[in-house]
Amino acid sequence: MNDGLFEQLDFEPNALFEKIITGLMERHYCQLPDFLSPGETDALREALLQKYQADQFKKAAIGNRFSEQVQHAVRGDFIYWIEREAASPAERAFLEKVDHLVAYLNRTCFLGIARSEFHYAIYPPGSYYQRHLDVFQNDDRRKLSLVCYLNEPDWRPEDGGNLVLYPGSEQGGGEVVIVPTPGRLVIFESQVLEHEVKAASRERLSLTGWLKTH
Ligand SMILES: O=C(O)CCC(=O)C(=O)O
Ligand SMILES: [Fe+2]
Repeated sequence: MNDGLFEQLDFEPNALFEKIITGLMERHYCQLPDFLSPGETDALREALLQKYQADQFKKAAIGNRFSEQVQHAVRGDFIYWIEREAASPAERAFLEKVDHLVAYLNRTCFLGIARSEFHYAIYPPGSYYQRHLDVFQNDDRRKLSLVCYLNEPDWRPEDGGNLVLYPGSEQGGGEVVIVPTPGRLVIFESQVLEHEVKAASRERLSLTGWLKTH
């Protein structure tokens, strides 16, 4: 038996991942309200706050992580890049969950994802990120954007901080408004879907990353 055939026979369908793929194919995005369990969300929130309180976050910039420009009028968040080698148990578990998704996407959709990068983000009250695409000039490696919200369990729609997606006209246009409730995952095509983070009345916490081709 050749290896390719063996892989096909070995293949276990995964309902959650299939839902993500269907969403991406039909609308360029998908959201799952309970991607992280309350326990996973709490552990990641604690890790985020520990780094924040230890002053390890920095003002987010425009551009990629090696060519940055801080522009307060465009985005007001603070970020901390997660290093795989230094990841805590909660962070490792999260990265492994994403690795499974990536392996599944590569096997079913031939996306050719080879790398990922993740940062925590804190948006202080009143800060926002203007409408944008997650791509940089001369750098098209980002294929999928992935956001998990780590907000406190009592987050309410009135607190604001919505993510607004702007599907193109071939997807019916309009706006898709997503409330950043804890544990929710949003995944979308980085080069296709414009989006915006609205201001919140309280600290807005997230873990954001990109799946890249190289
Ligand atoms: O936090 C979100 O909802 C989206 C963040 C975002 O658009 C970004 O970091 O590029
Ligand atoms: Fe973005």
